[in-house]
Amino acid sequence: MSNRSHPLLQIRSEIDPLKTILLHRPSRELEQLIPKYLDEMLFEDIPYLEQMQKEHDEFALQLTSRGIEVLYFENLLKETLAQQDARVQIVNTVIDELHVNSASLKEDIRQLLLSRSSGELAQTLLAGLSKNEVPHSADEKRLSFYIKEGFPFYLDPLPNLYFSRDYGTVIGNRLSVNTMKARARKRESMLLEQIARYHRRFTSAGVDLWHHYNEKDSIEGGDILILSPEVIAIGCSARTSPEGIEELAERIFEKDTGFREVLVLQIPFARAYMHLDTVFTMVDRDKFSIFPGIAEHIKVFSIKPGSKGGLSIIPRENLKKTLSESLGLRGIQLIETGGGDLLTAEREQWNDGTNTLAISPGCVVTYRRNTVSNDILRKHNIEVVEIPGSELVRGRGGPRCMSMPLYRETE
Ligand SMILES: NC(=[NH2+])NCCC[C@H](N)C(=O)O
Repeated sequence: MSNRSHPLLQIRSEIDPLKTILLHRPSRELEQLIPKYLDEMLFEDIPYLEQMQKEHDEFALQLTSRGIEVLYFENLLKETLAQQDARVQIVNTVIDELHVNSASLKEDIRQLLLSRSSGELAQTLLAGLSKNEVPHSADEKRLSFYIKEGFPFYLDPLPNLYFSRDYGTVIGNRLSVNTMKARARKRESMLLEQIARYHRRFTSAGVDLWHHYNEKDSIEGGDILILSPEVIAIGCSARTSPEGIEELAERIFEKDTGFREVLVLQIPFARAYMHLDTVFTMVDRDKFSIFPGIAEHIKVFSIKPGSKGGLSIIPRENLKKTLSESLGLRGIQLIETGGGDLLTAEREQWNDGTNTLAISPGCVVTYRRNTVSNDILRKHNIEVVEIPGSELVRGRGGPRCMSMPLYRETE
C-alpha cells in the first residue's frame, strides 16, 4: 500500500491508472435530512448513516489497498480553516451568500461561526446551522424562537457532498470548479474553490482554475468525461446547460492544453439520469457501459475550435461511430447494462449500475447489488471490483459520482 502523494493535478483520461482521489465520507450532514425537504435536498429517502459510513469505508479501502491515495474533503477543509486569512474569507463568503437579509442576524451568525474551532467550523459548514443553534438574547428573542414551522436552517446542510464528482473536475492539469444548478449544492463548490485557493496541497502545485463556482451557467462534473488527451465528452442534461458547455469549451480551446474536441451528449432531462455518468461511463480504452433505455435518445454534437476564434458545432448522427472516429479507434464496444432486459436495466440503472469508476484500463469499481450489469461487464473482460451500496445508493449515485480523481498516471 503506497501513500505517495502526487502534488500536481493530472487527468487526461477516464481510465488511466488512478493515483489520487478526493472523497467525502458521509457524515452529520446526512442526519439533517427531513422528509419535508427531501426534494429540495435532491434525495428520495433518508439513509442510515452508520451503515452508509461502513459502505463508504469499504469503498475507500478498495482504493487504498490498490495504492490509490485518498484525500478527504472534510480534512482539507479543516486544514484550510486553520489558516486565519482563509477562515475569514470563507466565513465572509458564507455570510454574503446566506438567504438571510437582517444585518444583525447575519452578524450574529458570523460571530458564532468565527467562535468555532477549525474542526467544528468545518462540520458546521457541511452539516449546516439550524435556527435553534443561533443564540437569542434573554430579552430580545427572534421570531424563529417562537415559530418553528418554516425551513429549519440558516445554513443548509450539504447531504450531497459525498458525490465529490460533481462540484469539481480536473481537466488536464487544471481544476474546473463547477457551477451547481441547485441551491442545495452551491456551497459544495464554493468550499472546494476556497480549498483550491488556500490549501498548501493546491497552492504549492500552483493550481490554475478553469472555471469558478459562481458563474452564470451551470455545469456539473457528473456530466464531464475526459475520454482521451484530446477529446472530452460533456453531457447536456437537467444539470448542465448548453451555455455552460460552450463557455467551458471556449476556455479549453483558448489555452494550449492538447484538447481539440468536445463531444456533447444530450440526454433526456430526467431525475433518474440527472448526469451523463448515470447512463454512460468509460470502462476501457474502447469500451463503454451504457444504459440501453437511453442510447437512441442521446443527441450528439461535436464542438471544435472555429476558424474565426469561435466554436464550430456540428450535429452528429451516431454515438458509436462518432466515438470511434473521435478517439481514432477502429471500433468501440457499447456494453449494455442490465444484460439486454429493459426492466432489469432500468432497475439497475436507478441503483447506479451504469455508474462505474475506472481505476485502470479495464478495471472498474461498481456496486455489488447490480449483479446482472456486473456479469455483463465481466463477460466483456472487464475486471469488476464490487462494493456494498444499500445506503450509499439512496442519494442516487454510484462509485463514479462519489469520487473526484485528481491524478491519473499517463503512459
Ligand atoms: N455524478 C452523479 N451522477 N452524481 C449524482 C448526484 C446525486 C445527487 N443526489 C444530486 O441529485 O445531485
